[in-house]
Amino acid sequence: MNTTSQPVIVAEKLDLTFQTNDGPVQALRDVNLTINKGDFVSFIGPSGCGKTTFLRVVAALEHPTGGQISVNGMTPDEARRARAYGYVFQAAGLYPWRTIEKNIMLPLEIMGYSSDEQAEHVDRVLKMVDLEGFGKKYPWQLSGGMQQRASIARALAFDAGILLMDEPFGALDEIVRDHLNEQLLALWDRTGMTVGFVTHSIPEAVYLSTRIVVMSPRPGRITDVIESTLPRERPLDIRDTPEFLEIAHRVREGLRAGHAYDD
Ligand SMILES: Nc1ncnc2c1ncn2[C@@H]1O[C@H](COP(=O)(O)OP(=O)(O)OP(=O)(O)O)[C@@H](O)[C@H]1O
Repeated sequence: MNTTSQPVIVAEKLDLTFQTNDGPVQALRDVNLTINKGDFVSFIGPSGCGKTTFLRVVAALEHPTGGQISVNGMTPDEARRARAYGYVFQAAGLYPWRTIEKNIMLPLEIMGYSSDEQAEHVDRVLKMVDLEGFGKKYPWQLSGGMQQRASIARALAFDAGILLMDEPFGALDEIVRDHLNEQLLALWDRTGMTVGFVTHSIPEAVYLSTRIVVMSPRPGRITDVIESTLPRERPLDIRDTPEFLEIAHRVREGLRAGHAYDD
């Protein structure tokens, strides 16, 4: 195990209740979680269990109604200003009227990077996601998987150490998804980034993660945190090994237990 763990995201007794017309909705209750530098943490659970809300709290897009959260030792708002993380949404969200490189440049333009710096960053991140040579294309000229890689490149463009990904591959077919999972893992391994990843897929969570956070709804809470025993090097066929299936089984049990608890 990592003996020099450095906490990057620390949530303590985190609560978030939305006030809605139908009354309060407790999206997160008593969430305690520490994500260390270099961790790949997946959040899995049924619809409405607060996975997206948790990522949005980390990204200062929502504010907790109770408890504490820090990101790189700062409040989420400070971390946002310090550009501590990139965020990848479920849909690639690329502007259709901008080329891929212009899409990637957008946050850099806003942050006042010089054109040389912008070009340098774009070249580097396009290489990282295997899209060299596609910078001048428009999003519609790329496949769904390539578009999602371009949106990952955009999230990586300003060298944030944390990547928050909300079901980035949910809309893609299985073969493309497998390929992107492999590429993402290689990227994580090369860069030492810290990743928070929301998914509905048990195999995806087990394949990618160093830790899997199982959540259950009404109110959204953590029901299990599973440390992966898989090696860092993970060919796709690791998914057929007994060790992999064992972890997947535990995730499934955790999801089931969370449901039973609610009924
Ligand atoms: N802005 C909001 N206002 C009111 N309720 C909200 C808001 N955002 C989320 N919720 C509610 O909070 C709960 C958690 O939602 P959240 O989107 O985090 O779940 P999720 O686990 O990501 O679900 P999914 O897998 O469907 O994306 C749900 O009951 C949702 O309806």
